[in-house]
Amino acid sequence: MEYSPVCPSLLASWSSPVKKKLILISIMFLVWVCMLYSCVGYCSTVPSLVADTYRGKDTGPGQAVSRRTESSRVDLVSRLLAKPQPWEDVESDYEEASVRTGENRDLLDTDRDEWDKKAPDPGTMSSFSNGSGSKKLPQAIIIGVKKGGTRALLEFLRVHPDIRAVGAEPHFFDRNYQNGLDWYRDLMPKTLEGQITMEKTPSYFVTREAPARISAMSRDTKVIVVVRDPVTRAISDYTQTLSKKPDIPSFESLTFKNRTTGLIDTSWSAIQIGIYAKHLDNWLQYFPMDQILFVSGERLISDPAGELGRVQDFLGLKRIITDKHFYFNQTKGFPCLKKAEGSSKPHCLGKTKGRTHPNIDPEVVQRLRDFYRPFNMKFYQMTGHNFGWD
Ligand SMILES: Nc1ncnc2c1ncn2[C@@H]1O[C@H](COP(=O)(O)OS(=O)(=O)O)[C@@H](OP(=O)(O)O)[C@H]1O
Repeated sequence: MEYSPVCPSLLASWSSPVKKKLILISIMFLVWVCMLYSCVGYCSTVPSLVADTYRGKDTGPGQAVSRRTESSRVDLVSRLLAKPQPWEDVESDYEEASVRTGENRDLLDTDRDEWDKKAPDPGTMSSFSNGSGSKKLPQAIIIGVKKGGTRALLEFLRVHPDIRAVGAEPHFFDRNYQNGLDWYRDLMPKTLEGQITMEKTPSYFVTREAPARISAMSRDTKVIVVVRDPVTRAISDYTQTLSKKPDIPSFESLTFKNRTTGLIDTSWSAIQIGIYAKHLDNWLQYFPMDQILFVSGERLISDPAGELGRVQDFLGLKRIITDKHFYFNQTKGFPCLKKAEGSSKPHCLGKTKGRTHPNIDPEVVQRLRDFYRPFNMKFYQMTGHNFGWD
């Protein structure tokens, strides 16, 4: 390259404007960096401010507001950080501990859902495995009933920013109790103060040892039972088994010990689970009525927001889950969420929820109605609520 003698002078002549330009560019760059920085900060605070304003409307003391504010902020952060979780479509396939012994005829129902086939893995069980906070033992548990609508209730509740729940069923108080409370705690998602940890295992309701064990963990535990007409519940239970084992005997033949005498086989778990009054009696030895909430499985379908309102009240939470969160999916034939937890897309429960039931001989259905009637009456009396099954 040739050096021209004019170059140094040229350089000298535009060196000061270049310097100025450089300084100007540096300043602009700095300003841009500052703007970007503050924008990120602003953006991260905007949603929580919105949440604060919304929640601030009728949350009580300032402390509660700030705790909720903190939890909603963490919620937003964890939602951003968390890997979206698949919509859980798991169901309970188990032999109920309390009906396992003796003349148990529930050997047909031996298969397990996907979650249950593998040992619970804390990393995959929690609704959010990342984020701050700490793992706590559940303060509220959905204890039953199998096929009552427990999955729908838990998935709907998970929409609430102050609820964190395990996706799979831990089966701690029936099958895994020997693993100890630390094992159980480790399955839980992290929560901040003010957030409620939850799990659902529908077999607890019929497990004789479960109330004593849950009470030993904490006497303050709130328990929720989703109940459904015991006759349709039994048919639903049978339908589930049938879907896995198409060769099982008919519902009609399993229902009776002796079809001619019409004696109902109460050792069949599909029948026994529906004797709600008997199972509730066991829970009342350890928990006062005001610590047990009964959710109607039927109303959970016809008016999900109404039932969710009751549950939120029971848990001492603001009614955040409302009508606006649901839509009725004509194809599914059930209410679905407009947006599931950690997702912006509408979500219905999967194909194992809301199966078509086989046609059952109406006479057998009537016989079962007659069988359950006195137990249902007792249950209405105990709960102070007529569920309208008769
Ligand atoms: N929104 C919505 N979508 C789909 N299904 C719904 C819903 N709400 C309640 N249900 C009823 O839930 C029944 C299954 O109950 P569980 O979730 O408790 O079953 S399980 O015990 O966990 O296997 C399931 O029973 P079946 O209809 O017999 O399949 C449903 O009737």
